Amino acid sequence: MSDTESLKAALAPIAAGRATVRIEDGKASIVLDVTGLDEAARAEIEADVRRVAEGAPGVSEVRILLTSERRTRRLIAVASGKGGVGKSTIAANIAIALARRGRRVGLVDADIYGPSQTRLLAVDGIRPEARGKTLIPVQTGFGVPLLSMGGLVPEGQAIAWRGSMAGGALGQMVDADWGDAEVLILDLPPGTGDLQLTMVQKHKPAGAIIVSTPQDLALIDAARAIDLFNKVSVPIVGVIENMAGYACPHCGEISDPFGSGGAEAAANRMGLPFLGRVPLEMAIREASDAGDPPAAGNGPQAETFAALAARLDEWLVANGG
Ligand SMILES: Nc1ncnc2c1ncn2[C@@H]1O[C@H](COP(=O)(O)OP(=O)(O)OP(=O)(O)O)[C@@H](O)[C@H]1O
Repeated sequence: MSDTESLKAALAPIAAGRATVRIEDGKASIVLDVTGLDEAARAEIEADVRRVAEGAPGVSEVRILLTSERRTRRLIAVASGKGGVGKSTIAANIAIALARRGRRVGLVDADIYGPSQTRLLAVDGIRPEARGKTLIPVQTGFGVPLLSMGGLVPEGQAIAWRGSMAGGALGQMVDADWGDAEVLILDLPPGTGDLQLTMVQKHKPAGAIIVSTPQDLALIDAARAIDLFNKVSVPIVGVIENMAGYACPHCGEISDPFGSGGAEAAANRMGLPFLGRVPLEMAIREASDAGDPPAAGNGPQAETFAALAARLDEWLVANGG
């Protein structure tokens, strides 16, 4: 076996399919494909390869070149025309349900007015670490790493974070070390003001999901949110109707204190896809408050979010894979 062949064989257990090896005059040149690995994993595989190569027969010098295919990571914005319609709840649960389908998903909480994702995903109080200027998302127990304004801004000061500061923080979160995440779900601040417009213009999501309750007022606001995305040519993935019908915790019967179907009718009128509805359910609020997202469980709520994630997945496939 040549020196090159024996080095290849020695590297196989740690870098199979990733390393291209050449040895000339005792110099080993190794090209290492680190596509899909985060920075820590890249450093680890490089160190392992170097250690093995330096101990290989016929090798006096080792050069390693890291390469990686550029990944296109898509942002999906979750927006609402006004606050309190359940946008953050939907964003968290759809991210988890999408990850359960095998997609690699990250979650960015850009809601400076009420960052709630750290509570929803049970990582309250855990601040993200940084490597130089690069933030490292916080791992959650639900397969979805998270970066939140809530983790960056001391509690109570969020409201002072307006305009450019919030814009800068969002840029840092979007450009963080997301490893192999292919989709980032972006929980936008509620409303349709300059802040939202600037965020959307700057980061140009691949698509937007609009969350609305069935009430008329919320629907008018939802139409404004749709306008905002139209203005910057961001396609609407679809509309989700939240708090549609009240599911009785005792008998499961669904009644419609605020009406139901309004968002679907409005989506149809505007020629937009309707992704589905989530009932107003005590179990959703209780589980969310407890940091136990319903999409991660096995109950009927998990099925509701799985169906929404399936629609989003179809859209992702139809729009680039
Ligand atoms: N389908 C639902 N059934 C029951 N409670 C819900 C449902 N959706 C959301 N909630 C509850 O409503 C409240 C508001 O939800 P959430 O924080 O997700 O709204 P939001 O639109 O993101 O609000 P904000 O404007 O503060 O960002 C929370 O207490 C949440 O648990």
